[in-house]
This record gives sequence, C-alpha cells and structure tokens, in this order.
Amino acid sequence: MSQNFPPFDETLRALEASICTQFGVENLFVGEALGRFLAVDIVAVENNPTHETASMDGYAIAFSDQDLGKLHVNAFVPAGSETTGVVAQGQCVKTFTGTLMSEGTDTLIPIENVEVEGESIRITTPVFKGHAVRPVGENYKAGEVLIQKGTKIGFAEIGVMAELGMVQVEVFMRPRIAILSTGNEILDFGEVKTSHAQIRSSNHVTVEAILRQMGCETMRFKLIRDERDVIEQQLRQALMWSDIVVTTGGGSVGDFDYLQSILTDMKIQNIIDGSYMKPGRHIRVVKTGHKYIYALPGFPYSASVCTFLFIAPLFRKMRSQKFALPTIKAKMGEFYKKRSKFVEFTACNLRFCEGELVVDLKGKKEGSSAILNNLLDKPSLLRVEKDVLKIEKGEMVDVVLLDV
Ligand SMILES: Nc1nc2c(c(=O)[nH]1)N[C@H]1C(S)=C(S)[C@@H](COP(=O)(O)OP(=O)(O)OC[C@H]3O[C@@H](n4cnc5c(N)ncnc54)[C@H](O)[C@@H]3O)O[C@H]1N2
Ligand code: MOO
Repeated sequence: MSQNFPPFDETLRALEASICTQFGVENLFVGEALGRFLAVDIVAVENNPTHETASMDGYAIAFSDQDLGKLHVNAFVPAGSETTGVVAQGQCVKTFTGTLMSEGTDTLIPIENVEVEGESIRITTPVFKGHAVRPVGENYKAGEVLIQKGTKIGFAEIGVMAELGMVQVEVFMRPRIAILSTGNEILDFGEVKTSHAQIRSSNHVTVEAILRQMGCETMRFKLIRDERDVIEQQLRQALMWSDIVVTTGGGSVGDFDYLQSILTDMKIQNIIDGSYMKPGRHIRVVKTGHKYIYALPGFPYSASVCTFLFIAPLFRKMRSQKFALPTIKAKMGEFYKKRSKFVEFTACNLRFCEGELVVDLKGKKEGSSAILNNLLDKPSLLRVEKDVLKIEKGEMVDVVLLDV
C-alpha cells in the first residue's frame, strides 16, 4: 500500500465518483416507515383544506353583516357535516372548529364574542374580515412538493402522508452491512481475559451502532484472529450476504496487518488507498461490482470517525441526499494547537453561547486515536486543515456534524 497519502478531499471525491447506483426501492405502509428514507418526492394531490374551514367554535357570518349587530341563527353544522344552502343577509350559521364555512359567509365570530338571544346572536365584540377562517390551501396547494426524495421519515412526514391519504410509501431499501473486526488481542462480549495483553473489542459494536443509527441492516461477524486465510475466507462470506463489508484492524503496516494484502490480491477496483488525514490515514476502500469493502483502522476513535466520514456520505448519495456531511462554521472558544501535519478531525463540543455557536474541547483527552471516550456526549468534529498549526480563541472554524 502507498504511504503517499492522497489529500483528504481528493479521496472523498474519488468515493463520490465511484457511486453509480442508488439503493433499491421497497413499498412500506406509511405507519411503518419511521426512520426510513423517501425514494420519491411527496406531492400534494389536492389543496388542504379543500374548502374554507372554521378554526374556532362560533358563528359563520358575512363580514358585511357584522354592523347589523344582531343576526338570526338559521343552521347548526357540526364538524363532519355538510353545509346547508346559502346564508342570506342577516343570517348566520352555528359553526364548529373544523366545520366547513357555509356559502355566503367569510368570517367566524367566536362564541365568546356574542350573546345568545333566543334564536339570534348579538355581537358584543366584532372581529376582522376572515377571522378564524382557514383559507383553501392554507396548509398546501395541489401540486406542491411537500417532502423531497431522500428525506428521513419522521413524525411530521408520517402525519403529512396520512393527511394526503397515502397508504404505502416508496422508501430506499436498508443497506446490508457486514462488520468484521480482526485482531489477536481483542475479546468479544463474555470472553474471559487470559492475559494482560488482551483488550475488549469495541469496534465491532460501535461501528455496528453507528450504521444502525444510519438505518442499515447489520451482521456482526465473530471476531477474527490475525490469520490471513480465515480473514480472507470470512471476507468472502461477508461479501455474499452484504452490500458493504466493513473491517476494522489489521489495516496498516505491521507484520499481522493482512487486510491490505488480501484486498490487493483480490485485484478489485481501488477507490481509496490511504488519505492525508488524522485519524484514518490507512483507510482503504475497494469496490467489486456494486459492493464496497471498507478496511477501517483498528484504533477505536479512528474506526468510528472513519465510519462517519466515509460511509455516511456513500449512503447519503445512494439515498438521493447531498453527499457531503453537514458542516457548519462556529467560533473557537479556546486556543487550539494542532499535533499532526494531517487534516485533523477532533472530537469537540458545540454549544450555543451568548447567541453564537462556540467550539470547545472541554472533557476531551489529548493522545492517540485510541480514545473512544472522546466520542461520548454527542460530539461534533472540528476539522483543521493540514497547514494550520494553531487556532486562536475567537477564530471561525469548520465543524462537521455527526447527526446523519
Ligand atoms: N509503523 C507504523 N505503525 C502504525 C502506523 C504507521 O503508519 N506506521 N499507523 C498507525 C495508525 S495511524 C493507526 S490508525 C494504526 C492502524 O492499525 P491497524 O488498522 O492495523 O489496527 P491494529 O493494529 O489492528 O489496531 C490498532 C489499535 O487498535 C486496537 N484495536 C484493534 N481492534 C480493536 C477492536 N475491535 N476494538 C478495540 N480496539 C481495537 C488495537 O489493540 C491497537 O491498539 O496503526 C498505527 N501504527
Ligand atoms: O489512522 Mo490513525 O487512525 O491516524 O490513528
């Protein structure tokens, strides 16, 4: 593998350029589509409301009659009932929240604004023309694109689709991802430590959790020891089941780092072979058919950050979203000294302070890419360019948001 790492943005561009398909599409019942991504634009088929509708309980009147002061109540129309005929001068209709406005009326006088006198009302507090009347198309007009393809379906999307009378909705299929973590030193849940040289594996579950958060179906393989044949055989198995295989560990230059040579020997299309960044400079991404293999670094901070920076954009593009992760500008809340020559992604806190978005590193530890606990407390990533050596307090910085 090359040690001349290509620029970070170039590697991302190569990844974007390699994407030539979108995820498949399936039909789901609207009520079960929460958290899925729309594969079509949702367009209003009719105006909502379709007719002028009262938004309070009261009396539908013609505004021009308000000055008469006293009006005869000639009909009573609860919500859900059709209106009855045209309202003549001097008349009004008892109307409820959600009732259609009767023909000939344009204004709703709330019950609080009148005194009832037998079959008439006396207006005690007049209102403006059109008061408490929801106009036709107040919510949306026929033909309006209400929700764009690629949108993640949340409560409001489900409600609006129900309002539109949709039963089923086309959503992108969930990508299937296999996760293979390798290493002689790593132990799975429940495995008993027999040596101080062993550590508990976290990558297999953090990467899986991030991918699930992103809406994937995941398959977490049994941890694999540093045995070339076994790694290769499991990798091939994983490729059969999944759209994307993610491996962690064994990807750099050590004697037991077999992943790189396995991928090279597979003679498949190289998309990314290292990236001038920290963490993650040994990242390797290859493609076979429409399937991708991501070899992520073993360090836990690196593996998680690379999952966000390189896998999330792929998914985004395959779901009709913008490829790039959302990045914002914020003000640096403290002095920052960069430790490497690479483009750096540092876990940071992003807070609102006196009306401004401010970045700080409170509670974040300095050290290697091993520090997974720096990703606790819903951080964002401070992006610092390769030639920048320090950032003064008050400077504006780029922050990558991880809410993807
Ligand atoms: N001579 C060099 N050494 C290293 C270089 C280099 O360029 N030259 N790069 C360093 C960088 S940067 C990284 S990142 C790591 C990447 O190494 P690997 O991807 O081969 O990962 P491992 O060596 O297997 O593990 C690294 C580290 O992470 C721990 N680890 C591994 N798997 C897990 C897991 N599932 N859960 C928790 N922790 C895990 C492992 O014990 C190691 O401490 O290489 C550097 N070295
Ligand atoms: O690639 Mo390493 O993740 O820079 O620490």
